[in-house]
Amino acid sequence: MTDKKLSGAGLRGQSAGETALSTVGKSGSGLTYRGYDVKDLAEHVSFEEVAYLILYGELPNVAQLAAYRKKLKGLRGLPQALKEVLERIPASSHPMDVMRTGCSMLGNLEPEKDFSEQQDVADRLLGAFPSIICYWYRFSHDGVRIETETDDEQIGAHFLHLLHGKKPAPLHARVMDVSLILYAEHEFNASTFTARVCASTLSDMFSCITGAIGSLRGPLHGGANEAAMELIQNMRDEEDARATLLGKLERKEKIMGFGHAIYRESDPRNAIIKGWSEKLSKEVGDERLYKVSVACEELMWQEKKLFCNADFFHASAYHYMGIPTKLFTPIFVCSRLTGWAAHVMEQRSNNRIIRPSADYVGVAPREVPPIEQR
Ligand SMILES: CC(=O)SCCNC(=O)CCNC(=O)[C@H](O)C(C)(C)COP(=O)(O)OP(=O)(O)OC[C@H]1O[C@@H](n2cnc3c(N)ncnc32)[C@H](O)[C@@H]1OP(=O)(O)O
Ligand SMILES: O=C([O-])CC(=O)C(=O)O
Repeated sequence: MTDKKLSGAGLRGQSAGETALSTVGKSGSGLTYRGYDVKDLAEHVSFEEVAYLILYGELPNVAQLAAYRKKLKGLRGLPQALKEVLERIPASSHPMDVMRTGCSMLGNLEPEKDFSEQQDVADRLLGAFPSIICYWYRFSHDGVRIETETDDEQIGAHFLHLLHGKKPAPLHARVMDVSLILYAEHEFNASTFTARVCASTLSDMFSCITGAIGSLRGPLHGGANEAAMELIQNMRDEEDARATLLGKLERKEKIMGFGHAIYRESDPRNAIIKGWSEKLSKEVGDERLYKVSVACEELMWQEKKLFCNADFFHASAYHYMGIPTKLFTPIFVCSRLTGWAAHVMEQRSNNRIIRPSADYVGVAPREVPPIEQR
């Protein structure tokens, strides 16, 4: 058995730079974007307002919001060459790989020529990401070439419209909007840090975002919402949920959607999405997934003092809206793009290449032996 070094491992607890974008886990308020509590934002504003806040520094006024929505709506179309690439990606691909390729391909077709274009590139990606994932999904799974430009004002509703081929119910549009707000920004998490490391070499925005997508894909980070769905989908009832989790804990398996690198007692995003999941369960008239999720939450706290992170109740909420499980993490991408891009801009504004040191634990210096003596 190896002794796993926890103290200092994963850079935990060490400051790796400064940010004015968000605070995570500070006492008093669990999560703020540019000083605003995420709970207030999720209750009172739309995702486009949050995106504007994160990318441009302040909440927009009425005229600025109208102009911003108009701009984003005008950026939903995809170039023909990108559609052709998406059509060649098999249905069996993981949608996060599609996002990564789609982002990278767009960077070939519409490169960021210099940093003065950075805000426009971020807005272009905000407009294009739902189109990229839904164009591929609908082509590869349903054999249709969808029109990616809808007249929906909001990105969440637009995503559901593209996916299901019809305008979403108001409740679903609202939940998607809240979900995008909750996922928008989270300080120096793994994917954002990836984007900042890439930005620190003075690379282009598309490379930074493509790298971040790769980091978000893993089940220890954004991929946990899909893994949580796989966990709960076969749980018959609360008793089955408890028995399943006890077995997993006994076998020392990780339970996806629980725990956090920074929060110690709760993730403030959980209560919000949990509330919406409950509303959706009642609307759909099928409370099983919601109830087994609550049973998991209670058992994990009782047994391990582990709480649900943002991903756990997103699983049931997305499922209730008819979203296929493999599209869960790409939705996270459509939102977190705002945080990633703002961090890239912040890194660029006060840059030094990110290049930490390592403690060497390998063999002592030695002579290169001739090949016949090896
Ligand atoms: C939006 C997001 O990205 S939120 C995070 C999404 N990820 C997940 O839900 C995956 C499941 N959770 C985890 O793997 C972890 O809690 C992480 C990756 C989120 C944080 O990791 P760390 O900072 O190393 O966690 P922390 O120091 O609090 O916990 C250490 C120990 O607690 C236990 N632990 C933490 N989370 C869990 C869990 N979900 N299930 C079971 N045990 C856990 C483990 O014993 C872990 O030790 P190990 O790394 O040797 O297995
Ligand atoms: O902060 C983290 O480590 C992970 C997380 O919750 C997020 O990125 O939203």
